[in-house]
Order: sequence, then C-alpha cells, then structure tokens
Amino acid sequence: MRTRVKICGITRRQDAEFAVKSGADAIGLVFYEPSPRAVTAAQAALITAQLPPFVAIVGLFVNASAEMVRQTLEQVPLSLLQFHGDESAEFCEQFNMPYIKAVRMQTAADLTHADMQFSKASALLLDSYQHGVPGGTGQTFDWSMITAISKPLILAGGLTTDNVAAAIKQVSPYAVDVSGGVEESKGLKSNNKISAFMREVANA
Ligand SMILES: O=C(O)c1ccccc1NCC(=O)[C@H](O)[C@H](O)COP(=O)(O)O
Repeated sequence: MRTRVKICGITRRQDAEFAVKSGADAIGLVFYEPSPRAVTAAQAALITAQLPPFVAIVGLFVNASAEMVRQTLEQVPLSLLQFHGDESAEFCEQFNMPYIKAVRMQTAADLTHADMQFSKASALLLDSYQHGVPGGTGQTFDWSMITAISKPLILAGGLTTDNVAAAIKQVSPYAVDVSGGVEESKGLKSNNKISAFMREVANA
C-alpha cells in the first residue's frame, strides 16, 4: 500500500497549495501560539480556502482548552484533530471528530500504553521526545522501539529526504509526517524540499 504523507506546520496558502499539488494527502495547521509555525483560525481559514476535496486538513493542538478547539472548528474546515500534548482520551473524544493522538516516544511501552488508552483514535502519530518541547523538534527517535499497534501508525520526527525511505522500509507506517525537513526556514516550506520528499516516499 502507498505510504500517505502529511505535511505539517503550514503557515502560507502557497505552501498548502504546493503540498497538495505535489501529492500530499494531508496538511497540518498548528494552533499552538508558542510555535514558530502557529497560525490563527483566521489565517488557517485563508490558507485552506481554495484547497481541493479529498485532502485532509488537520488541526494540531497542544493542551488547548475545549473552548479554543471548538472556536477553531467553527472557523476552519478541519477534517481531523491532532492532539500533541498531555490530553486525556476523554478530552480528545468530546468533539465527536476523528482525531490523531501524538505519542512522544521514550520507551516502547509508551506506544502500547497509548494504543490501549486512545482506543478510539483514528491513528497514533509517533514523534520524538525532547524535554519541554511538545513537537516539531526536527529530531528522529529510535524506530526499533516501534511495535505493531491496533490502528494506523503515522511516523514523525526529524524525517527528511535523506532518511524517509529508510524509515518507510524499517517501520512500514501508514503515513509519514514531516515539518522541519521540508522547510527553508522555520514555518516557511521549500517547494524543492517538498518535491524531493514526495519523490523519496513514492520510490520507497
Ligand atoms: O511544529 C511545531 O512547532 C509543533 C509545536 C508543538 C507541537 C507540535 C509541533 N509540530 C508537530 C509537527 O509538525 C510534526 O507532527 C512532528 O512534530 C514532526 O516535526 P519535524 O520533526 O519538524 O518533522
């Protein structure tokens, strides 16, 4: 099966459109103010306004209030929610929307525990653990910690054109998620890097 691609941390409309034109299955919008990739709901509405159908628009939240998630949902046509903080399963499930739970991998047990705890998640997204940094670290983690789970697995954390083929070969994820690896500078994506990344995934 083809490996899906999500390009996360999009802050400009032209980057969203180029990602989709290049074959990305999903784009991610970061609704977490301390991030250099943060967007407001109003910006996100503009970024996504002209996107074609059948592309998933994923809204990323880190320990946001339920009210903030609801307000964002009112303004942005999100297909999926991504929770990248310490949210409980109960919190994630209250919006009656499909959701992805991010797991910051320190040990293999983190994955098996999250698989059970977030039994209603559409997928688990595995990211690198770095103390005090919720995500977008640009760091890989030890993929040998990954074991089979009961739901689709999205591999993230430090993926680039140089390592994504090896990652797919070793992990066989449902999808890969990239942010820093396709940027020219924080928050600004590079068309050349997106094209090269998509080529590597297609050939993997
Ligand atoms: O991108 C951020 O700044 C960010 C901040 C807080 C939580 C998550 C964040 N990003 C998540 C992602 O973009 C990716 O899903 C993932 O962390 C991989 O990022 P990267 O290692 O840069 O490819």
